[in-house]
Amino acid sequence: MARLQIRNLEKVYGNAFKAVHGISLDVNDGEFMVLVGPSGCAKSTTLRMIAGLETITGGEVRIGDRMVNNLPPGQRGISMVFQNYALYPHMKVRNNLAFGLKLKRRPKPEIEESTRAVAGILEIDPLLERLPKQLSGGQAQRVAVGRALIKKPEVFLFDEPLSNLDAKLRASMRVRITDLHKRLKRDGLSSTVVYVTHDQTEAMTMGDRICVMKDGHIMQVADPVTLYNRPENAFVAGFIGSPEMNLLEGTVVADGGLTVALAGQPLSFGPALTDRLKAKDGDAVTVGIRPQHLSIAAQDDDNALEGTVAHVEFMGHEVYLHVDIAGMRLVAVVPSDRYNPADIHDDHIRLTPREEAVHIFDRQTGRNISLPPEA
Ligand SMILES: Nc1ncnc2c1ncn2[C@@H]1O[C@H](COP(=O)(O)OP(=O)(O)OP(=O)(O)O)[C@@H](O)[C@H]1O
Repeated sequence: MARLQIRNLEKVYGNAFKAVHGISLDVNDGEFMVLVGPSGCAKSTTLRMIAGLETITGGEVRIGDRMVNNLPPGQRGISMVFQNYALYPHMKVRNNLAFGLKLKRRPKPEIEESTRAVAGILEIDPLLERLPKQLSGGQAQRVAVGRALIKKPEVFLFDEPLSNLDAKLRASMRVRITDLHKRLKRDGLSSTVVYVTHDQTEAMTMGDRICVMKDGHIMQVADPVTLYNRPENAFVAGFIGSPEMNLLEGTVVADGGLTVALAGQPLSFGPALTDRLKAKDGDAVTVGIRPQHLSIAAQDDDNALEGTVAHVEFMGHEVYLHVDIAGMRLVAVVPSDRYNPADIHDDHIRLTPREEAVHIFDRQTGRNISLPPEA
């Protein structure tokens, strides 16, 4: 078990391209930390610098109480699970699992016992005599995890380990890996994890905490509930949550209360928003409303956004309404049992946001200027 500390970490590729801009991050002993962000945000580069597979241009990586910048991967106390599993194709599963311990010249009985234990934990005992090409994607993934686990690393590194699996298998592997993490932690075994993914669902469902990255910078580090409810900027707000948060351009009109002009339509807010908003008359803002926080307005509610329904997606227990409002497209998620197509006349719809859940961002900096003080 070990804590991982990253201090002012930088990566410059070639002579000029700065991929990682001096990031700092602490991963606590036993914590499951997810690095998430869109393609190219440098999450793999960061992970590979931790692993020792990429040179560090500046800053420090510490594992436990050791600075590991100049140590080769094999001496850092890490194990890595790769996207393509990287199993040795000519070796049976048993030997793939045991390989790391054989390299370390561990005694044969210890290798056999560890192989049996790891195969048991991952339920791959019946596969031990097979070659990798005789495994399904999910089975191969479990062998890859087993191969990392058997080395009893101080820190596990995962690089998009589920991206080659279909959606159903991905969902079950998410649960398997988080269960395994909890079990190892409960048994006092190594369980500090850094897990890279571009998939916000994976991040939200697996991470104790999540580090959201963009263009080689950290945008926010927080637990899933905080990230969802208190995004510090428009990027995090738009990246976390499904369907994506609606981000609409508006202008503040301070008229005693607060009105935000959205594409020419005034939407008024009361104290549930104004009490926490730091903005003044004329400020250019981005209004963030999650699709789940929009509902079809009551007939007598005149504080609503009016638009036309461009597209309806029936998802089972929910309906996604894609609505055009004066050139802006937004999505509203309505529970199926509260959706009646007869309420929509000539594709015309009126939507009202849940005020307590609306976020306002400074349009220039993207900063959330509507966060209430922390409790
Ligand atoms: N060997 C390299 N030489 C030059 N530039 C590189 C190299 N490897 C990565 N980059 C650049 O560094 C940036 C970060 O890449 P990286 O692969 O870390 O991103 P990522 O967030 O992991 O993306 P993805 O999800 O697509 O794997 C990108 O702009 C990429 O083009």
